[in-house]
Amino acid sequence: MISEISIVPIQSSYSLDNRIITAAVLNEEPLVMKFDQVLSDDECQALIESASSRLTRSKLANKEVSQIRTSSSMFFDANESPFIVAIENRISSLMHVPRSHSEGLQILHYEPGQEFKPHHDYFGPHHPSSRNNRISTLIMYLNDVEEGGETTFPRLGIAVTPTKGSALYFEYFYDDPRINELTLHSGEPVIQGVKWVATQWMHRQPI
Ligand SMILES: O=C(O)CCC(=O)C(=O)O
Ligand SMILES: [Fe+2]
Repeated sequence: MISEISIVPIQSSYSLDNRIITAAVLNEEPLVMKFDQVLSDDECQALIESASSRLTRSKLANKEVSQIRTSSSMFFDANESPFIVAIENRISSLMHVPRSHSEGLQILHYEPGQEFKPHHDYFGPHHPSSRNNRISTLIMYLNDVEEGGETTFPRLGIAVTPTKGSALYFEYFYDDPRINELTLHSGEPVIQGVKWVATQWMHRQPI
């Protein structure tokens, strides 16, 4: 039974930006969805190319380097270029949250053996950032991974295989904290090939 209202209205497809994005519900509460054709092949390539020279070792949200997260990453500045703005506008429409509530788009790069261990994307109640906490995540896959690199939700029994241009969406803005806790997720170790993702996090209020 669904008892709380989701941020994104559940539909089988969304028409925006002159494209049809098809959708599948992987879990209803918390809402977890897979979207296809969010980014074109050219957009995936351009994101990878513009991020490549700016990657540094990923940190946790508390700015620490840790074995929890072994990838490298970078953030685009909001409004950095018309190309980034166009993508951010599309994502904002899809996520049903204004662009002013978003962090800069983050690019993550994983080599074989690198991973992002189980974590929540929101901050705990005592963290200063919880005053304007994150409420939803869109992970866009920028390439096909030869082997490994799935995004998994151990508490929901979900494993998503990265495919170029598709995206994984989930939200954690429920009144009942037990529902939010079910969004624990990880980026499994890449076994063969590399993995590139772009992550957009939305906050409850403007940043
Ligand atoms: O790389 C993945 O599959 C997960 C990424 C992730 O959890 C994040 O960026 O918060
Ligand atoms: Fe995450």
